[in-house]
Amino acid sequence: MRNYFEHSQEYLDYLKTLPNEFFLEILENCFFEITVTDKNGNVLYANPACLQYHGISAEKMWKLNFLTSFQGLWTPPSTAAAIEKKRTIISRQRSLLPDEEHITITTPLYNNENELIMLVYNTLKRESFVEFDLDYLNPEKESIVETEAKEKRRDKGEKNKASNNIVGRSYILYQTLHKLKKAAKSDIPVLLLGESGVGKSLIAKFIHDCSPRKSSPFISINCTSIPDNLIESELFGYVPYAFTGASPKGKKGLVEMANNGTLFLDEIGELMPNIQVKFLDFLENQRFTSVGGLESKTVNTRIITATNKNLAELVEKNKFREDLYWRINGITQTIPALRERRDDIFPIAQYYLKEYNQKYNQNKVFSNQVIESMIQYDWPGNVRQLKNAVEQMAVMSLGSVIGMDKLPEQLAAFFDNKDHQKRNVIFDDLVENYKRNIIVDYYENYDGNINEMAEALGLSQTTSYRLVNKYIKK
Ligand SMILES: Nc1ncnc2c1ncn2[C@@H]1O[C@H](COP(=O)(O)OP(=O)(O)OP(=O)(O)O)[C@@H](O)[C@H]1O
Repeated sequence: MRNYFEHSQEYLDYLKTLPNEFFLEILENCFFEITVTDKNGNVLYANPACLQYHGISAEKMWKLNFLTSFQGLWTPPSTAAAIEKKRTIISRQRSLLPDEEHITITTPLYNNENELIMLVYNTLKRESFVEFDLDYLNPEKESIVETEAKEKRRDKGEKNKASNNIVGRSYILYQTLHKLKKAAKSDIPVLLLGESGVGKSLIAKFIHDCSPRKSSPFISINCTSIPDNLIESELFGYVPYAFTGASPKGKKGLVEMANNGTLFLDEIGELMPNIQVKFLDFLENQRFTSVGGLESKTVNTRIITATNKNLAELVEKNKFREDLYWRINGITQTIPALRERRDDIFPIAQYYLKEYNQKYNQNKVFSNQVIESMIQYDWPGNVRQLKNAVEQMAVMSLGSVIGMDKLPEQLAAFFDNKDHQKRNVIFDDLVENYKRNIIVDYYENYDGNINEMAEALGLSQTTSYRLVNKYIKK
């Protein structure tokens, strides 16, 4: 290896006398993230700081490839640039999804024959640096992803915060938002599907914010939150004195309030049949008549709907109109459950911890075990449950580190149960092995004579035949 730092021979000789464990201890205890890849980008080493920094354990990081694994999520990419430039690259990297930046220092290392052997990466939080080495990227070569990230930065500070509140770093979330961003440019109705708490409402707002309608209203209504007898007047408004108790001034409906903007109907599967008819009529013509009114009004409203029900099934059971179903699902997008995009769990948890730290005027951090547990848990209530869990932990923990003893009940029960199952599995396996060994031993000792073997073991012949079939003649 080269003597980059021109150390004296004496010092180099001294370093060589130190045991491997000494260097490993330093790396493993380093506060900053240190990763090493081979010349093809395959990760050879990742220190434990990776988990705290990215929410990716060293074990997982170890299986990644820095040239391909992040698929443009962290931008600009530094590995290819360091290989090409044959020098250390200091880059300010930004994740496309969370509002997060870090500094990556990528150093290619060569052997005495000048062949690239590995790359060493240090990752630091942005604040520690004032100057950035970004000029290595030729502007013509900018990827779409990078251009979008730039657009996003430009949008910052404006009303449209685009994806700024949508936290995550999974590729699946990135793909979903990328597709919806394109859909946002049109007026085609969007139907968002997915379990409760996955972020459908947040994403509906994202679509609006990315659309040309972003400076007009985004009106959101949950179809289950309004009593059946009021939903029509809420949606389409009413004329003065339309019904007993109605205001003498009449009332504008949400459809009209969202004129030139977007109307988001959550839990669309719950819409009553008579309203479904009227809503379909509105979608077909962009016209409607207020309750008690005679004249129809025209509006220009973009519709986004969402449900956690299986709408196709509701159609089959005649609980949802088929014609309305086809009208609202111009573009259908399923938002994946949190357990299907585990890479999002840690950034979301960090995001909310920061928020609750500010709210409660504290500065707590998660312990590594809590991070691991959150990543392993299945989150049936998705992001909503995660957010609540983080608040609970932020409030209930005493010191500055949130430890396992403060895991919310459902999580603690899940892991207890898992441990219990694991213990059972181990015990059952041991018993099975023990039985197998006995049967194999006796079978061999009695030269395969099952009747004699049964007698020696005090078993019936039927049982002996069954056990021989199970353990020997599978
Ligand atoms: N990617 C995300 N980043 C940050 N917060 C999120 C994310 N996804 C969801 N949330 C938060 O989680 C909570 C639940 O999200 P949301 O209400 O959008 O879910 P939903 O799918 O519409 O749920 P439901 O079907 O029950 O209406 C909200 O507080 C939202 O801000």
